[in-house]
Amino acid sequence: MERKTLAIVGCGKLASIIADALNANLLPEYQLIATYSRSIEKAQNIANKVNNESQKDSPCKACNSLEELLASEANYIIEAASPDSMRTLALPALKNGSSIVTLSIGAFADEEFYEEVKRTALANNARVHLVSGAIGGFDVMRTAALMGNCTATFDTEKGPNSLKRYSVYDESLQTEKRKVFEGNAKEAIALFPNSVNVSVAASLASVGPEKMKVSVTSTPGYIGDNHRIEVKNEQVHAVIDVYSSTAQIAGWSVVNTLRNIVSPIVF
Ligand SMILES: NC(=O)C1=CN([C@@H]2O[C@H](COP(=O)(O)OP(=O)(O)OC[C@H]3O[C@@H](n4cnc5c(N)ncnc54)[C@H](O)[C@@H]3O)[C@@H](O)[C@H]2O)C=CC1
Ligand SMILES: O=C([O-])CC(=O)C(=O)O
Repeated sequence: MERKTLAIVGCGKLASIIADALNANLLPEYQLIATYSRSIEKAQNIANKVNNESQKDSPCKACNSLEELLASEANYIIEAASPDSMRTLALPALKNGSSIVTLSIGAFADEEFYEEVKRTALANNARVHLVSGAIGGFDVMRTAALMGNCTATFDTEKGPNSLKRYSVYDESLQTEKRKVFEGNAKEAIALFPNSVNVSVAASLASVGPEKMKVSVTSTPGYIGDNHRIEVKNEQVHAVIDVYSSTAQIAGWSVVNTLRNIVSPIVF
């Protein structure tokens, strides 16, 4: 069997789940050929994971630059880095004919960029797969939106420590429950660039980034994330409520998407 080739950009916690899945033979139709991250050590770590186990005979290369990774012309590039990195790699990857499986869907809050990505993918016979990540239910969101007159809200609850790197943080959040953000999905991803990709993903599946009403609530001592999405039209009221104690579900959703891509039965 000719295996499909994979490359990973962003070699952190979620990339590691994908390498483990390759080693566990959950992705037998794929071979990892290239990795790239801000530091070569991290790219090497992920390459070593598979080179020491499932890919002893077909080693993966740790790349020193994004250009080197793109030159590998992998069938699928998995983006597990950041919305900024997705912005940098999407168009050149698609022009090379590589499809993309992305976690940093927040990059698509920029409508112009989203449209350019769509055009480029079509022109190069490539596709962009938005993974369900830490949420799910894209099917019901898209269906309810198709029916017309749809509204949607996205409410997230997090612990204060996960907000420490953002401007909304202050020490009082350690003892006081507070709504730290209310706005639309475009504003949310601008404020929390690595933490609310899911709100942009849900908005693209329903009402769009400007119409998706988003709130972020900080709760003292809260472990993990709870994302509650409500989509309504005249006939439908759908609630998708996903709690996860870690972000690992997002890495597993990439594995699930890759399995779907090659499956005779597609969910
Ligand atoms: N859609 C979803 O449900 C979720 C999406 N995410 C996205 O996935 C990304 C990765 O998550 P984790 O693995 O937990 O983060 P992580 O911080 O463990 O790993 C990210 C790695 O990518 C590298 N990186 C960042 N920007 C880069 C760039 N421009 N070029 C090359 N390498 C770069 C970092 O140095 C780091 O090694 C997050 O930043 C976020 O954007 C994360 C969780 C859920
Ligand atoms: O892990 C989560 O709950 C969501 C997240 O970081 C993101 O959407 O970027």
